[in-house]
Amino acid sequence: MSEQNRPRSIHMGLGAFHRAHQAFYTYRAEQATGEQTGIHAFTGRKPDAADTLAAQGYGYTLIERGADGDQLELIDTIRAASAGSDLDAWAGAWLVPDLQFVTLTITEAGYRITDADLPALRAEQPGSAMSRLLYGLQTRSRAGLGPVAVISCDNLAGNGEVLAGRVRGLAEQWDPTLASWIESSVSFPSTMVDRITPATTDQDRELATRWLREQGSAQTVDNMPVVCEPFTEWVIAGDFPAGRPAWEQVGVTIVDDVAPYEQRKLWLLNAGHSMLAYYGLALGHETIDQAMADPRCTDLLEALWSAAGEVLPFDDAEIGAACEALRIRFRNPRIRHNLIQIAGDGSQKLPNRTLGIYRARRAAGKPLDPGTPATLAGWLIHLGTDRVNDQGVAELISRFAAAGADTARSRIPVMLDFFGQDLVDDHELAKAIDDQLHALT
Ligand SMILES: NC(=O)c1ccc[n+]([C@@H]2O[C@H](COP(=O)([O-])OP(=O)(O)OC[C@H]3O[C@@H](n4cnc5c(N)ncnc54)[C@H](O)[C@@H]3O)[C@@H](O)[C@H]2O)c1
Ligand SMILES: O=P(O)(O)OC[C@@H](O)[C@@H](O)[C@H](O)[C@H](O)CO
Repeated sequence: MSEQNRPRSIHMGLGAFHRAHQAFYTYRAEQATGEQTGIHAFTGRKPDAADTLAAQGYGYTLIERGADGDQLELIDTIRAASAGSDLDAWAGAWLVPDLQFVTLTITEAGYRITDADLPALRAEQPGSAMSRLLYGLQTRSRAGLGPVAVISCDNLAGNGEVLAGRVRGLAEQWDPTLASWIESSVSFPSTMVDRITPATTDQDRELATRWLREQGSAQTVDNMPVVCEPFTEWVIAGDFPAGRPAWEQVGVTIVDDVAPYEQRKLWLLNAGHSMLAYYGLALGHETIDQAMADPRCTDLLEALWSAAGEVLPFDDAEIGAACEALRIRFRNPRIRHNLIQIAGDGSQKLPNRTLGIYRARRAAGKPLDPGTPATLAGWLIHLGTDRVNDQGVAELISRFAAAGADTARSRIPVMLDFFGQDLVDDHELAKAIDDQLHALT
């Protein structure tokens, strides 16, 4: 690749969502303005996605799956892909002089900092997402290159502030010179990101490959298409000291404060998803649309939404419109969104979602909402299965063992203590979880 065509953005976490969302918007902006941005995408943990995408020349098909049919489109804005562990490629991407921004979709768990991070940075062998990010920033700072924006696109409350806090904290411990460069040269915009993007299946790969061949495309195989719903939203607040694509021309909303949008999405969509995932799995369902056909799930979902609506900073009409859109989105029978995918990393997600609603209601003196005990009961049942995929749950599991708590019901007080003293003190909540477990098991 010539010096001129080197991607002016980096992405960490080459999963499905990045390809359906940020890469899609950047592609649209390139089409709208003719200005080339390009993305150098890095995998988070395994090299596979980079190898697969490189083998097919980086293009991939976006399959927009509506209730009535599919719209397919070849997206070509990713121009390089590398394994996250490839530190030479990583450093090289940060040395592009006109680099504008770095996006992240590394899941909630990717933001954790452990005792291993500082020694790894001192040895210049970063392994975690946060330490790699610091290493990249250090590379750019030492080269005397210009400022950059680093944008979290994960479903975290206050994702920009959380990311800034982690990066600044680690930089101060590692290298104060880097910390002051970050202070002057790096911005951390906050975002609300929304587009339901389930995991890709073999049928999707076959569909995309068939479609490419029918189109007479130069690319004849697609092992990395991505499926998503037609609905998409991106709300951003913050500075871009090195510029950015003209995203506002292609549907992105730029605001001063993203917090209300983010809270609305986390509490209506994501808390709803978590409830449907844990409660739905406990009832034997496998996908969101199956759970949406079960009144035991939808009654709880409606109760959760009205409880959240009472503590969200939007009027009834706006809450009503968001919930109506979600009813339609969740019922899309052609999006097979597996509950088990959504059930991952509950230890990291529940505090901002379900417990965010719960705490806001308690602080406002409002009664316990039925969604909280239902979600927590479903989660306890899930933790007793062999389907748990949670990068932050080890501590809770060892607390269960230390307490000799080996049934879902005996684990209630240990779980409440894990999430905070305010939950331990709430006897009504413990009883409601126990009642739910009684009903579910
Ligand atoms: N899929 C969606 O519908 C959707 C919608 C909105 C936001 N998101 C956000 O995007 C994230 C990723 O979703 P996806 O659909 O791409 O999932 P995915 O499973 O396709 O990809 C997950 C990505 O995160 C990386 N990752 C996981 N744990 C990591 C860690 N500890 N350190 C570094 N990287 C790590 C993986 O390597 C992979 O690249 C979600 O967790 C969420 O925060 C997803
Ligand atoms: O990956 P998570 O846990 O952040 O959330 C799982 C789903 O709720 C989520 O991926 C939604 O599909 C998404 O947030 C829609 O925009």
